[in-house]
Amino acid sequence: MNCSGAVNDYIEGAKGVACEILDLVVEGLESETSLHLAMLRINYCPPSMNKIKQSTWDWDMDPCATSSSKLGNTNNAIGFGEHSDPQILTIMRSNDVAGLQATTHHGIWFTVPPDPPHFFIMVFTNGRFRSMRHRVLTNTLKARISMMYFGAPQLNW
Ligand SMILES: O=C(O)CCC(=O)C(=O)O
Ligand SMILES: [Fe+2]
Repeated sequence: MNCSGAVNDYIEGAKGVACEILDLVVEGLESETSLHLAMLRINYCPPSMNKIKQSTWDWDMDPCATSSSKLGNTNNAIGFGEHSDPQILTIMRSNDVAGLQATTHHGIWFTVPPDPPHFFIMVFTNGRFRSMRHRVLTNTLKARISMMYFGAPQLNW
């Protein structure tokens, strides 16, 4: 299969998952909408030799960081700054390089361990579920590659 065929297959699969999740969300909110817009983005976060620590993350104190995910995650440079995704739903898949962190509503950061065969899904709806802030710290040895499928409902929802 060529690259565009593989990407299209991936988009179709992600769309199916996104529609099922969105159906469950709107059922819970007693509202109605469907997936209207979607975007696939591939992020490449190159290894960084930046010596300036841009965050004070202590990988040794991180209960979610495995020994392999700590490898090379020492400089704490920011690869992708803190933000919330604007769409309602994100389906993420990455290679095995750690770096993604999310914060609880109390401002406590935690690492999302990289798990290549699995997907990490974030669902947001204004007000009812609060959108999760997240960021990516760079690795000094390896590039982090992630594939993000963003799904949005109709704008007037
Ligand atoms: O690379 C990641 O794991 C996260 C990237 C991200 O948050 C985004 O593309 O919105
Ligand atoms: Fe994001």
